[in-house]
Amino acid sequence: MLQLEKVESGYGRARALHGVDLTVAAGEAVALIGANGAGKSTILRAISGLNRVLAGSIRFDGKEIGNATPRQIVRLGVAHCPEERKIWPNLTVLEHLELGATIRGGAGTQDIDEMYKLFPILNERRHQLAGTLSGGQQQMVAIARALMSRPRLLMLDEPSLGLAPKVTEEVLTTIRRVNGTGTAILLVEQNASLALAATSRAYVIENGLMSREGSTAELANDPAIRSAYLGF
Ligand SMILES: Nc1ncnc2c1ncn2[C@@H]1O[C@H](COP(=O)(O)OP(=O)(O)OP(=O)(O)O)[C@@H](O)[C@H]1O
Repeated sequence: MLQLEKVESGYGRARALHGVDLTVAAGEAVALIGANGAGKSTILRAISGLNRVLAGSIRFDGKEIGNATPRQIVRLGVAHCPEERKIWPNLTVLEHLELGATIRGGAGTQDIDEMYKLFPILNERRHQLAGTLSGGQQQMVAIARALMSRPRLLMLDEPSLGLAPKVTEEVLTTIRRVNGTGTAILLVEQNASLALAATSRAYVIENGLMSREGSTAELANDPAIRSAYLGF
């Protein structure tokens, strides 16, 4: 469904990606792990049209989307949940869900109900201002808002950032549940254990280039990956 070939991208004159290859099949859950500054966020930003693609190609359903606008890319079915969650503190949970659906002309009651089924806590808190929610609940709002555009691919950038271990477990369950509904996942994480537990295939990126790719079981058992990214 998603195919990156030899993608180069960066910031101004500085290249952060030096020819990246990556694929995600329909319904698949794929992780992208790597050290700080390796280029993980830049890959997601290039896919969603926020960073220019300087060379190579990005195809979604066979259609070239490199340098399409972010709006066009969301419309095709790719949603991006950014690193800092970008929650609006003075809007309610329900308002976040409604705004997430504006790209496809607005949400029906059924869409909202489906989201509440997936995230029961958001139903309980639907009229609460998002700024008053816990970090984990805010992360769920960010994921639910992204899902309201009805993506076939959901890209998540560091969803566990700043969350306590118990809450991180909840995020893991949430990702699995979303993937269980058939939505493909591309998950960027510093927390490699979480990333490998939530997905079935993973890439390792180093200095803007893929250094490894394989099933998460294979990578989690590899001594070099364990010592570099899993800490044991
Ligand atoms: N806005 C920016 N302007 C200039 N350079 C940037 C910018 N954002 C990132 N970079 C550089 O691009 C490279 C890749 O950064 P990127 O954010 O993609 O890495 P990352 O793997 O997501 O790391 P992190 O976990 O720290 O977010 C780094 O060298 C970084 O310093």
